[in-house]
Amino acid sequence: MRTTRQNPAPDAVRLRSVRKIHGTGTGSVTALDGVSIDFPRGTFTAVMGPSGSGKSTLLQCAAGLDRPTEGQVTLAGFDLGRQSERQRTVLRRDHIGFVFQSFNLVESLTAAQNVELPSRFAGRRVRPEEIAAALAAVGLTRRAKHRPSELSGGQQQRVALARALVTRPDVLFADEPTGALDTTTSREVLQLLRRLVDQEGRTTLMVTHDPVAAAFADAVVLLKDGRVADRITLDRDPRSHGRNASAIAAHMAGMEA
Ligand SMILES: Nc1ncnc2c1ncn2[C@@H]1O[C@H](COP(=O)(O)OP(=O)(O)OP(=O)(O)O)[C@@H](O)[C@H]1O
Repeated sequence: MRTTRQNPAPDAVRLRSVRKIHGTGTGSVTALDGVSIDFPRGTFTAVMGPSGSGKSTLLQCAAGLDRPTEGQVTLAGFDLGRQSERQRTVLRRDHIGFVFQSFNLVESLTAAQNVELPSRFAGRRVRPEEIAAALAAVGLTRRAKHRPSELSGGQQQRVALARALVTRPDVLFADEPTGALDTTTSREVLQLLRRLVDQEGRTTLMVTHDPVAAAFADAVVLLKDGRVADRITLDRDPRSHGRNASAIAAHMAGMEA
């Protein structure tokens, strides 16, 4: 099945007046309350905010994994509200990659088989050289035949990243990708995400609680009570990393005060 792009926009992801209400009646929760925001192609954006501010909901709606209650989401030029369920499935398969805090690897399969699995399920053939290229991009060529139990946490997350990237998606969504990793391993994964943006132009949206992780991005979007409270553009000079992290931490502290 093919889907038609309505709008070859410069933004990889665009949200307009997006509201998301979880549940109904007295138990309902407004997770997103009129969010309008653009994520330009080839940029790395960190989404931050206090617990419950709507970060994961934003990512889920932006990736077409959840439907907003109101408003418009455009992903890679497709207006998601105009897509049938089947078209959205194809769009997710062909245009997005997702990594989570938990690596979600199948223990009985090798790294290469884990990279191949979702495409196989989705009925999309990936060639062995594409799998090899995805593993090479995350520095795991020599671990292709290893099973998850034979890999470190950082290596397992890199397999998950290779799995998300094997289809060369327009947008990579990462929800707390370093949440289960130690400081050194986190840094390796974040440097890898940064390199994928710089060298391959991979648009990346990452939810994180960690100002040091967010400092790897080009911009930080701060959510509060389901609204965009602030957007900070970061100086990409590597010498500014520590200063960026401190500035982000100060913004977060200000929001939570
Ligand atoms: N499926 C759901 N049903 C009901 N309420 C939900 C659901 N998912 C999220 N919520 C609520 O929506 C609000 C936003 O949740 P969300 O998970 O997007 O926040 P978050 O900023 O990612 O939080 P955290 O940092 O704690 O992971 C919260 O109040 C949450 O309890």
